[in-house]
Amino acid sequence: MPDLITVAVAYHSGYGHTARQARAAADGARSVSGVRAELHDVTSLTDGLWEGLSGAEAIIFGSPTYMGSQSAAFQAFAEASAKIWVDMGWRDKIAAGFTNSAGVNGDKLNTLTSMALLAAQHGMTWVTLGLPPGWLYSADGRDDDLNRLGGFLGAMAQSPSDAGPETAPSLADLRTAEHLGRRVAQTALRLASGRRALDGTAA
Ligand SMILES: Cc1cc2nc3c(=O)[nH]c(=O)nc-3n(C[C@H](O)[C@H](O)[C@H](O)COP(=O)(O)O)c2cc1C
Repeated sequence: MPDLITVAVAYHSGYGHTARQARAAADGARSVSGVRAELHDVTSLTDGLWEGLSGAEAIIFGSPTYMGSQSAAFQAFAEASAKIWVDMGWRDKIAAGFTNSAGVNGDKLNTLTSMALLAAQHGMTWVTLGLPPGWLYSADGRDDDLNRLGGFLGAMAQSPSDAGPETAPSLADLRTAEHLGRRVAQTALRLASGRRALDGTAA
């Protein structure tokens, strides 16, 4: 039995809503046999954070959308990752992203785009959501559809500004984040298996 591979979820959440999305993404990743998931709050830029991310096959980035982009805490993490970038330490890792905000649109796409660029600068391989758009995309769509917010680049979630994290984001948005975590884990597992095969170390 080959070693477990790790999917790390590197996220910030100011008030707990995006943290729920992060936990859903981690649950999705660890639902795949052969994969373990780690949650890393990027607010504290500790050695443990960098070591955890260094050991991961895949990193899923997560941030609320604040003022139309990733939060300042997440951006501080992104800038601090320049010390990894210098040696291309994350090159060829799998990457993906999720975001949550109060508006149905809320300019979430800009946050996901920033995360995809962060991954590109690190030479990582970006995994998309891989789901058709739900809900208002078709006349018989439902608000509990997977990918109800219709994103492609990553997982989107919406939390009303006056709802606490115990009630938001919706179950549909959490299941969408779970789907992303599972998809990233499956992709990372295929990559790790292929590498072992090429190295002649396949079990
Ligand atoms: C400083 C700030 C800026 C925000 N900017 C946006 C925004 O641009 N678009 C949006 O839809 N919601 C915006 N919101 C709402 C948050 O995205 C929303 O409350 C989200 O659920 C917070 O997630 P968190 O609990 O993980 O921090 C903003 C909230 C704050 C505090």
